[in-house]
Amino acid sequence: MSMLKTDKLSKVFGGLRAVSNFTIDIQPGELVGLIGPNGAGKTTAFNLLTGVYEPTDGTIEFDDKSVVGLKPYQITQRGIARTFQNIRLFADLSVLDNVKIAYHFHVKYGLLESVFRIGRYYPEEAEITAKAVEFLKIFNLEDKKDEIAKNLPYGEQRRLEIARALAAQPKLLLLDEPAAGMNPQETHELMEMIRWIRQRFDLTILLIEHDMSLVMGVCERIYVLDYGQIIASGTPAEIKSNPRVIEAYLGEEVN
Ligand SMILES: Nc1ncnc2c1ncn2[C@@H]1O[C@H](COP(=O)(O)OP(=O)(O)OP(=O)(O)O)[C@@H](O)[C@H]1O
Repeated sequence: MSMLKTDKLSKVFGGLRAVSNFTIDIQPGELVGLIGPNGAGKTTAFNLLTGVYEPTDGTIEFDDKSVVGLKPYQITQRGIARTFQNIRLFADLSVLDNVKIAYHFHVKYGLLESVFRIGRYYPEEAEITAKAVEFLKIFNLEDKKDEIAKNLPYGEQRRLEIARALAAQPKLLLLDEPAAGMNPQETHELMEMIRWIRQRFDLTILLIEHDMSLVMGVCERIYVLDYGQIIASGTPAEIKSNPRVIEAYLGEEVN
């Protein structure tokens, strides 16, 4: 059974086919990369998978059920969480609150209980705080829990975004350029972290990344997009030696 399956997915903006016949099939537990030159349609593909855009054509099945037409929050509830190329944190909230917010889908107390802070509010709130701190520990952010998110260095904001996505308890995690703006050391640590969270949380991961050392080092399988179309798919070794990929990246380094 596939975790995520698309068939001939397309998105047209005006006259531009940003994504065209995008067909992928990802099995549970896989760690898959989506690469391609600037403007190839990678983020648009993520936006289709997460309900930000409705496809012009094609199907998306997650866990064997269609998610086309669902709102982004409904897709998160089904089990797909993501991070964004341009970090989207609640900039003025604390690091801890940024992670706690992600739990709101799973919280069982009612509105009245939370307004009046009665009944199940306190036990659940304490549990959520404890869980959120656990996520912060994984990402080495525990000491920063009371800092305001926008004051964190860039690399830490990226890690916080992943922590928040994980707190939504997804089955499938979509990472949009997780290493953007990170130095080589941070990128290396991120790679280890991605491997570790996949095991620990039983995740399936699809990631967009320009950093080839990260993609080739961490992904088991890679899809390559160019002008909205998948031009190649395979193992890192197959992708590196694929003539169409080398041509698409002409002038850029694939190693
Ligand atoms: N909302 C939109 N309206 C019109 N055109 C769009 C929209 N979003 C994306 N595009 C266009 O679709 C194409 C694919 O863009 P997209 O951002 O998906 O590429 P990308 O592969 O993620 O690029 P990058 O690596 O630079 O982030 C581009 O030509 C872009 O200008």
